[in-house]
Amino acid sequence: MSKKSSTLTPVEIAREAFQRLGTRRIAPTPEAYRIAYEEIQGDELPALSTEAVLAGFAAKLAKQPGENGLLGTRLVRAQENGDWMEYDRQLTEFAELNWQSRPIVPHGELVPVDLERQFIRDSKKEKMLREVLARVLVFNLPSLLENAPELANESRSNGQDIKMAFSEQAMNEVIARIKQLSFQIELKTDDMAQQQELLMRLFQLLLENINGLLEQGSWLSSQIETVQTLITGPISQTSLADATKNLKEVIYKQGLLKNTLSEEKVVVKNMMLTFVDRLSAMVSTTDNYQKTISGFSQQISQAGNIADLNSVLNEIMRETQTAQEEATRSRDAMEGARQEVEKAEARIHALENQLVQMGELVREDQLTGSLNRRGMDESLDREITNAERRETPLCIALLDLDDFKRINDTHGHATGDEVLIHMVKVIKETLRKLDVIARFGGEEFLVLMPETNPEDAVQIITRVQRELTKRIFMHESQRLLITFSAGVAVHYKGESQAELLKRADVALYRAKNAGKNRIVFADPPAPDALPAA
Ligand SMILES: Nc1nc2c(ncn2[C@@H]2O[C@H](COP(=O)(O)OP(=O)(O)OP(=O)(O)O)[C@@H](O)[C@H]2O)c(=O)[nH]1
Repeated sequence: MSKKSSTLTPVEIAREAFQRLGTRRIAPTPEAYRIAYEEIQGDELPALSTEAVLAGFAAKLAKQPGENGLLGTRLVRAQENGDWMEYDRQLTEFAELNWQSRPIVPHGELVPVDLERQFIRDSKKEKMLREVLARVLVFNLPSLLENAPELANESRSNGQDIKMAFSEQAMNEVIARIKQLSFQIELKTDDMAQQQELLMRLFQLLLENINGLLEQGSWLSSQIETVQTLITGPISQTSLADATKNLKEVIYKQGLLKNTLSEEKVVVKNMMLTFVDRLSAMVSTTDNYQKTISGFSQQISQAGNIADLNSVLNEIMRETQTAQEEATRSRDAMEGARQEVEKAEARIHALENQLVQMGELVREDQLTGSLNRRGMDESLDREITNAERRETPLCIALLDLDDFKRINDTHGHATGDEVLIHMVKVIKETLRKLDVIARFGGEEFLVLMPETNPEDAVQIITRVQRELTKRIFMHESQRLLITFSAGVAVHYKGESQAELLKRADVALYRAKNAGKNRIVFADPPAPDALPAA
């Protein structure tokens, strides 16, 4: 409730005049202010010039504490200089800051300075929030809603509107629409997640069934296992690309082998047919021979003279020779067929072995010939189990090429590939037979050193480092120096594979930070990372 104008002090009338201009959304020009002031003051106000009123207002305001006082001083200065433009600017600024979401302060009381500052900060924050929200609605959200164009459009339109919603009603409308949009997005996301989960389950079921149909140890099983591992673990773009590349290569090579295998099987089949033909020919020859012989015995018993007997004997001799020749031919043919079958069998055996080896390719990195991530996981698991069972020390080293990006950028990606191949070759030739090397990712490698204590492990990796600087990599008659940094760690009883790798990785990070081309030994695991003894 405002007081009657006749009871108001000039300061109160001035304040009321400003508030009235604000409520009516009228720019606080000297003229508008004068009219508002007079309106409140009514007829009781003695005729005063506008300048005198404004000067009086400024002088009174300058005596106020805090922000108000500051404004008053600026107004006094503008009035004294006759700079009414500046006076107007100061008032407008003040009005804009105070009329936006101004706190309700009981009429006639002064706004505490702290509260005043708080409002200046709040209105700035509100502007920032409005801008951030608009950006999220116009740009970010639609890019996540590619599959729902109508929701993406609604998001953009809300973003545009929130920038322009200055009245309370407009703001309430936009907020209601944003709530509606968020509800619709929730429904859509739930739908998509459910569909994806169903598809994944269907795929898993399909794989399980195929695997069940295969013979144990079939070459296809290892490929199916790879895909199964992939869809149960976290799927990254790199792991998918790696698996696809490996599988494609293996399937292509296996396709070639399978063709050769079926050709060999046709050869064996033909051999068997020849064998059966010969056998039946021989059986029929001996059968004929039997019949002819029994015919001859009749002729012999009926022979009346020596001449008849002689001709029968000559017949017998001829028949016997034919039967013998036929038998020899059949025996030779059968022997030949048997040998062919044996050879074909050996070839089939070799081809089947190759197929099994192809399955192993799924564990191998195609570029460098070291183990890939899957092979590494299996080997590390096996070595940890062995080390714990035999109570022998197991060390690992994580190696990361130094400044490899620069090699790629300067000499091309193909040269980068050659460098990786060279590095693995040198490492393989420098390590002992029982050590294993695996590609951990891009230009990072893991070396497993079973039955090796920490001092020896560091020495082995130092030897690899020296060997790599000795065996210079040449590119277009240019010598490229290749170095790496390494983190070495020894396995602690009960420590998980992931924990061990993490410690080696931290040590590698320290080696990089300390200037690269060096080896750092990992700290022991935190006590809570190991199972209680
Ligand atoms: N040629 C080639 N490059 C690869 C391969 N895998 C990863 N890279 C590249 O390896 C580079 C790794 O760069 P960064 O992670 O910055 O490492 P860096 O340059 O060795 O730097 P530091 O590790 O700090 O010494 C990237 O440019 C990758 O593109 C690959 O198979 N072949």
